[in-house]
Amino acid sequence: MCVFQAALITRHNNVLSGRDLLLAKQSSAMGEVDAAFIQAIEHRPKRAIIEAETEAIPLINLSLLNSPDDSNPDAIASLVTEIGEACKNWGFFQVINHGVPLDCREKLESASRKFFTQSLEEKRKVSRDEMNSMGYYDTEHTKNVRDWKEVFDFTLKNPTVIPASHEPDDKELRPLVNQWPENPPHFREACEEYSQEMEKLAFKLLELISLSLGSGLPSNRLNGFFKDQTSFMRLNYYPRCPIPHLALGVGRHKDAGALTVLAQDDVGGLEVKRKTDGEWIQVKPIPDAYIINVGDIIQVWSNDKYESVEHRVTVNSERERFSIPFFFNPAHYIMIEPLEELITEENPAKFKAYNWGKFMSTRNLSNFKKLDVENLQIYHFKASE
Ligand SMILES: O=C(O)CCC(=O)C(=O)O
Ligand SMILES: [Fe+2]
Repeated sequence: MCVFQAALITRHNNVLSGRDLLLAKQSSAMGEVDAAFIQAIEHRPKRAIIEAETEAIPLINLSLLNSPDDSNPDAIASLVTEIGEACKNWGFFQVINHGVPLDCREKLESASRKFFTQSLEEKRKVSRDEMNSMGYYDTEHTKNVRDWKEVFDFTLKNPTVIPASHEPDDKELRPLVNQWPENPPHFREACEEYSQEMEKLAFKLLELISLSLGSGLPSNRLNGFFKDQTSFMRLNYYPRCPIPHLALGVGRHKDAGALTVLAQDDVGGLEVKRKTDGEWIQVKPIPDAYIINVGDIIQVWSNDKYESVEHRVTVNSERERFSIPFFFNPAHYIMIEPLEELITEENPAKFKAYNWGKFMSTRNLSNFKKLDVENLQIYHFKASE
């Protein structure tokens, strides 16, 4: 049995006590709330530590990259060190002066709001399905619990080719095709313009991260993996929630791809698990900043020097929230494994190679609907297992 099949093992259902169910029903303004939204007790949101009360995730100024002085080696070296420290200690940081035009972001934020305020019937005209995972979706599950959110996904490259199935021996490929709604007008244009900007920023960050890994890696060491990239963007809409103490906008998870570039609005709700003590820290919204996090793939490439950190999203009963992540992912045929330049006798490879396309397909299977399966994770490929 290979790892992809082994990951599909039965796990316990999320069992709800009668009291939990009663609570869920009582606190719902609309009557019944689907029990699929209720988190197990240990995963329910408690009051997180607000960044203002503690050390914040690093805030990094990228103005150097957009100035004529970007060849100053000392300045570049200190930026690279700052990024490396952030990746190592937090797995998360925010960037300002990133070069993404604010009007481009605002255009998409406004289009996203207009799209999600439409009727369900209108939104479902571009619903995603089992064959094509791009489009609108309102029943995503994270670790088998339903998320309190609606999403709209589209790929950067249209079409994007991925494996037809998660079966290891099935070599067939299939295209993901973007579906564009008729309304609001200029929605597609706003999405495409913004995604071009995300790609530019993601490559800049990738190059800084490559330099930060040391061992003489050149800045473009990782670029080739993204030639036929499977990157995609997601518009997230978290409606007001009558049971914010029982549900989550997105349950705790790690991002499976290489790098995530996230725009959040001013509501707040993203929480990051602090590496030093496992506390949930709320990431403070900063106007026009982007939140960057290292995904599983960079963890593997870096041979555990950097870690893909768990995060989740809380919801609230007063304000709806919008966010826009860009998931920067390599081509489906790339085998993910620790970079050979980082491997020595003292630091042997901590992971076995795995195929990105098959990893993604196995994951999508369990995100698409509630299954009695455990999610495939990179630790399944740990060299010692
Ligand atoms: O909405 C957010 O702030 C984060 C969403 C997220 O973590 C994700 O979609 O992977
Ligand atoms: Fe995430």
